[in-house]
Amino acid sequence: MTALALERISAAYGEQRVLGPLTLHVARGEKVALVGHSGAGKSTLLSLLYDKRRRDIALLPQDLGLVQTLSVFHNVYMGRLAAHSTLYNLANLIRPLPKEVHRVRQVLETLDMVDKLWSPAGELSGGQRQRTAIARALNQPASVLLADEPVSALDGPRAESVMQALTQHFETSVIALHDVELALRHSTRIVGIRDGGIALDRASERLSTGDLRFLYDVSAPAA
Ligand SMILES: Nc1ncnc2c1ncn2[C@@H]1O[C@H](COP(=O)(O)OP(=O)(O)OP(=O)(O)O)[C@@H](O)[C@H]1O
Repeated sequence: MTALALERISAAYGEQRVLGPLTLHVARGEKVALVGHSGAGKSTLLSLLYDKRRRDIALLPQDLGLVQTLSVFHNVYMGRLAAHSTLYNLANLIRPLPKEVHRVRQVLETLDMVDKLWSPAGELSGGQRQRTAIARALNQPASVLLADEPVSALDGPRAESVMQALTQHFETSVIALHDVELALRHSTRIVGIRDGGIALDRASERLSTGDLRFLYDVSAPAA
């Protein structure tokens, strides 16, 4: 069954077309890694996927979208805003309910962030801010994850464990990654973007890092 679908979609900024027309279908259960050089159009493709179907999606954007003046608790809680009434959300903003604090604390435990529960997001390191946004996504009641470079600020072992947690937690995922080895290890399918289109679309188990090199060498002919 298809979880995400784009049919002959294009994207432009002003007069300049940066993507498409391209077609992409993602089946339920697939773990897709989007790869390609900087500026190839990975973030734009994620935006197109998000705009097409906003429900049941956890979005983890490259700029994280945290509210700097609010605590880690409040930022992570925001992942579930849509699941509650405005009154319930307001009450939690003013005086967090123990049940919600417990839930957020549990998510933060897996990311080794419990000690920052009440710290304002603006006072965190880059890696801690990224883990807060990851926790917010994990706290969201969604089966699909769209993520843009979700582990770029994390060290090697933590990047591995977070990638594992994200791909296990969400039934379906499309994750843009610069690190091709990480992409190959944590995906079932690689979609490579080049020259505004899909230049490669293959099962990860049938690829090695060498097969992806042409995506980054803009002087080389497309495969
Ligand atoms: N707001 C914008 N206005 C104008 N051009 C933009 C805008 N956002 C992106 N672009 C252009 O669109 C193209 C694709 O950008 P996009 O951010 O999707 O690439 P990317 O593959 O995600 O890059 P990166 O890996 O560096 O994040 C680039 O040429 C970029 O300059």
